Amino acid sequence: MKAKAQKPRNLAVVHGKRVAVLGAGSWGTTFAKILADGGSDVVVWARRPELAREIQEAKRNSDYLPGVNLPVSLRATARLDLALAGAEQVFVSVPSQSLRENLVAVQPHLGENAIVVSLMKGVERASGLRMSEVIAQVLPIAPDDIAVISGPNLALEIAKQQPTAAVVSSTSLETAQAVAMLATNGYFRSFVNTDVIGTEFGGVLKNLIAVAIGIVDGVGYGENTKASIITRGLVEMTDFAVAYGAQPETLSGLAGLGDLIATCQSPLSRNNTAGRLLGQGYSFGDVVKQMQQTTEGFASVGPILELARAKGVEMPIVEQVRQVLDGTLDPKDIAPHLTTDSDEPQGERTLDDGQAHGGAALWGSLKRAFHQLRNGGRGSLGD
Ligand SMILES: NC(=O)C1=CN([C@@H]2O[C@H](COP(=O)(O)OP(=O)(O)OC[C@H]3O[C@@H](n4cnc5c(N)ncnc54)[C@H](OP(=O)(O)O)[C@@H]3O)[C@@H](O)[C@H]2O)C=CC1
Ligand SMILES: O=C(CO)COP(=O)(O)O
Repeated sequence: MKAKAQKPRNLAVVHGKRVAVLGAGSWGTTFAKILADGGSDVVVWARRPELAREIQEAKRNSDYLPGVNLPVSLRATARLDLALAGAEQVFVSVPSQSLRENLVAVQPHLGENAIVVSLMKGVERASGLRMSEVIAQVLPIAPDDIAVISGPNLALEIAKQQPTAAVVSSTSLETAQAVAMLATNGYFRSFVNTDVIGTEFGGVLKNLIAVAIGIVDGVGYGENTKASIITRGLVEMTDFAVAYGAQPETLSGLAGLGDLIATCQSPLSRNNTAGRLLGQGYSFGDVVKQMQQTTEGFASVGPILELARAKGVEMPIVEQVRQVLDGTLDPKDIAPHLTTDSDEPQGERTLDDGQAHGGAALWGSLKRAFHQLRNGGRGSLGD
């Protein structure tokens, strides 16, 4: 029988909403493209005028996305006031440690009803706060007007329009849906939830596990070691996030497991790459000098371990990453210490043994996915 021709699936709707993207690095620029390809009227803010000019005039960002043609409709400026004028949604993609100072500059130009969306995957070193918490502290906006986006989103792949998905999260489902409507096009699908804590911590924590994977890769260990670290890493991520109020199923979704897989597998990941250099014997200082782009995991290790201690959560893998960064653990010793310091044999705690509360949720997600498949993939944003 002849296969039925598939209709091209293009979710892009031309709605022309005016939005701003702050930060013109690899993710800010890629996200601006996602939004423009979804039909929004996008202005990117780049702090360097020459980069703003290149994006505006040549529709290129050769520093961060070599070889990628940006949408003709995309505009760019080095003036924050112009980028923010009339913007209904403001997407922020600067390094996490610079968010606070940037928000102070944003505040006088922010529209009254604007939604602010964090695209970042770090915590503030000095305070241990998540990016949405820093936004809530600095800007005079209601928590319901803040959203975060996270998922398996390696910028360069998406800039080449390779299909992927992400989660948009806000304490207000309506806000998450409003953002997801704009952040959806023919190659990028946004799902929604209201678990801001889980969505945000998923993105932060997978970076730390990706550094660990890079380290063992650099040492020369193989797939067993990496699979052990990824699996144990997901348990650490879930324990930590749940202790801070996350829903465990968020960690088994796109913003947790999905992003963990993408980041741990890909040489495009900066955290993974930085870890690999450490595993090859470079010192932390040398690696920092070599990395030309933001490596969020490095700044998050300290605050995450402090937060873990405050809730009595064990994070042996993240602890060992810190020791390698400090130079107190030989990278080749990172693998054998996958559980605890105890000499006693430990029972394996997995996500379905009820202790991390993730099993039922994972089973629920699988059932929902199966149901969706049986129904021809029908479903709405957020199902
Ligand atoms: N790249 C990716 O695949 C993804 C990244 N993310 C997250 O996005 C966030 C941004 O990362 P990404 O775009 O990759 O980083 P990049 O290193 O690619 O770009 C950083 C951007 O921030 C700018 N910048 C640096 N310091 C400051 C500062 N003090 N004030 C204002 N702007 C500054 C840089 O400007 P300049 O060029 O002038 O230095 C550049 O535009 C991170 O939290 C990351 O975890 C999330 C998903 C995917
Ligand atoms: O968050 C990312 C992919 O989802 C990008 O990871 P890196 O910051 O390690 O490059």
